[in-house]
Amino acid sequence: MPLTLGHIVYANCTPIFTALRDLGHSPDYRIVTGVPAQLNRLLAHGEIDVCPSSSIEYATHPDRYVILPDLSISAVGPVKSVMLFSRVPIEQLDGATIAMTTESDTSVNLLKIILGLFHRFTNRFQRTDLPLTEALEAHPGLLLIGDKALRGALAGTAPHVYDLGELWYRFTGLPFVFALWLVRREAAESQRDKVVRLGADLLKAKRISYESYPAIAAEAPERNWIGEEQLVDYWRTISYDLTPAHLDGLRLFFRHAAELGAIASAPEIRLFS
Ligand SMILES: C=C(O[C@@H]1C=C(C(=O)O)C=C[C@H]1O)C(=O)O
Repeated sequence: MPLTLGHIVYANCTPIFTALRDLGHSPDYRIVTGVPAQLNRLLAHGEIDVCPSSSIEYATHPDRYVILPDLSISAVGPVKSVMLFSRVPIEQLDGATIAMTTESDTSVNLLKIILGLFHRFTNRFQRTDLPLTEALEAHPGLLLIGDKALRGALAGTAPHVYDLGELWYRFTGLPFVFALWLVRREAAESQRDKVVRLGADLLKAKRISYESYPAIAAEAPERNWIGEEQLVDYWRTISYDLTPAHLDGLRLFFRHAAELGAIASAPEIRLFS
């Protein structure tokens, strides 16, 4: 039985999944695509085994998962694809109702931490699937992630645009871990050899992709709307590592999320080994 992998359908996942495919071990994996919030649900319900999942999903169900080491989707400063679009400067958003994408589980909590704890604002939040222009007619601010955030920033239609990776870094001086590679604990036990092999394949794929961004961009579908150079630039902005500094940032995020009541408590970080 092959392991079932979740594949986030965003440009940030293209390098590692392209390199993984090129390793030629595809028969070992069955791939299910979706946006992060959908894939988090599938993982929580045992319908997929491994997934680059919203980091908050680990803290929501820490007893269900282990984390593949040295892998993440993070930013050390700007991220370019987790963006607050606003009609007014951020300082004027106190008291406002802010719209947020339905695709995210982590970044919605990051936004609440930045506004509620760092700026000490009081806001209401409302999920929406409205496109950027319509959402900003109904609400003063909108959070988008992934390709929709990249496209929104490129379009340049919102008067004020804030990069949440950059804001987190400005307030904390730490990396922000948006996604962790989570393995269902049950799969980690019952299909241990395959998970070991996958972990090794992903580290190899990460190393290869770091050295091959221009070649990967030349065949990536996203080049049609963002351009090859900007795609490479975006990938170089993202950090796919999970260093001790990343783990410090992750622990601080979990502590703040617990402070806001988004999770019961900040869990211990358990890596697969
Ligand atoms: C950097 C990003 O990180 C993402 C943000 C996620 C979230 O907010 O839940 C989940 C997975 C990542 O793909 C992005 O989507 O642009």
